[in-house]
Amino acid sequence: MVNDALLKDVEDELGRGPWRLRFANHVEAHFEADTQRQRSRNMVAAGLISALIYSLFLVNDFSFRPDAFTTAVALRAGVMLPVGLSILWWVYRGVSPPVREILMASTVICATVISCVIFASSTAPYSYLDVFSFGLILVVGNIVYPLRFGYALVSSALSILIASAFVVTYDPMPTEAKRLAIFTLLANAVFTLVANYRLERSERLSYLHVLREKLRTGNYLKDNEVLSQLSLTDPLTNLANRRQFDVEFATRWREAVEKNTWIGLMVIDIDHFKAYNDHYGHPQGDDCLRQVANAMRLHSRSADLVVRFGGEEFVVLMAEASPEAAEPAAERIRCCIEALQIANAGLSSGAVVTVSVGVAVLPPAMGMTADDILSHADQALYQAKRLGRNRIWMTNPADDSTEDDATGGSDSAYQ
Ligand SMILES: Nc1nc2c(ncn2[C@@H]2O[C@H](COP(=O)(O)OP(=O)(O)OP(=O)(O)O)[C@@H](O)[C@H]2O)c(=O)[nH]1
Repeated sequence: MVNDALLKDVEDELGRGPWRLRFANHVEAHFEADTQRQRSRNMVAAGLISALIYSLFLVNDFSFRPDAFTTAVALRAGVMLPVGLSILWWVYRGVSPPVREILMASTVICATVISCVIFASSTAPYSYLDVFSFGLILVVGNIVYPLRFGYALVSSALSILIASAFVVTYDPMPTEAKRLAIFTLLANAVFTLVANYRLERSERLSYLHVLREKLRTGNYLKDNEVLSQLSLTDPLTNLANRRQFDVEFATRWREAVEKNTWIGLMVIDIDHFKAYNDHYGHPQGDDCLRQVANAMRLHSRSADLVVRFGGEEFVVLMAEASPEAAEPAAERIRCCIEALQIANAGLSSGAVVTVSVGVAVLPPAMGMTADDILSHADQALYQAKRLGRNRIWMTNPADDSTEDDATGGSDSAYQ
């Protein structure tokens, strides 16, 4: 449901005008949440490289304006570096998206101010040439970081204003050079802002496409899961159906062979259900099946698989079931159905719905096939029916002296 709403929002965003950057709030929040961590890391890496190069400009300062070298060292290494590194550390630790952009944009403005102060504090003949390198600061902010477009626009505009103010008031610089420097800076800002806009637009578009595919795939997988769950469930009782039994039985049989543990199977059949159906009608018969199924589910171990095998026949597949454990489990099921006290007036007045249970347990390692245990449980059920119903009959195929184990099937003990 949530994903469906998001998918619709994403498709709406993809249908909007190609010039738009910011998404609607819901999608924008997802975009930031999904990209924030990586974006902060990328910006910090770009910031570290830029800080290194900015500091290396000291070589330049030393070579052509030694009169301002001390100021340059103090400002580049004593101010810009610690301020810049502190901001990068802050961003790396994690801040909200607007704070991240403001902090990173402030490094652009700070670098511009410091570069301006250094060049203006020198009277060396070529100091003003440095102004032509200021465009690199905009390249860092708009392309190397790159800032989000709005922040790039503001930081570029402020940087140009600051640099222009220094250039215009710097007397040693010829007017022609001043004009050219400001024009170069403006052109640089325009080019890098166009590139910045394109970068952000394509990042956002790619994000939308990837998110849409993820959401579609997620829905597809969810639908498949629901379908496969439906194909394994009996719709009337919500118990496992025969198909699920076949899959689960094969797995548990293999596990039992590997671990050399016992496996147990109960086949449970409602007694005189035809009489019930004929008397009360099919819909009430369905209701009775649901009550019986529910009681069996409640009185089975969570590790056991309760299955509606078909009609009024059920199966309980017991993992690691020794004869000692299977007998009381089967008796518990028989008792709980009788305890429901569902009248079966179709049989006789005062009669209630009961079940007969055939139980087979064996260690799979003894060389039988998986189908053998099923047919042994069926034979045990037949025996329970033959002996009067509402009872359990237990067979232990491992005991080859007798086909059926009379201990488990004695009428008096298990009726
Ligand atoms: N209401 C309902 N009845 C079902 C369903 N599936 C099977 N039955 C009925 O279950 C009854 C099974 O009857 P029989 O196989 O003769 O067995 P029985 O009457 O229970 O007798 P015993 O098993 O020998 O005790 C039939 O009347 C079927 O119509 C079902 O999904 N819903």
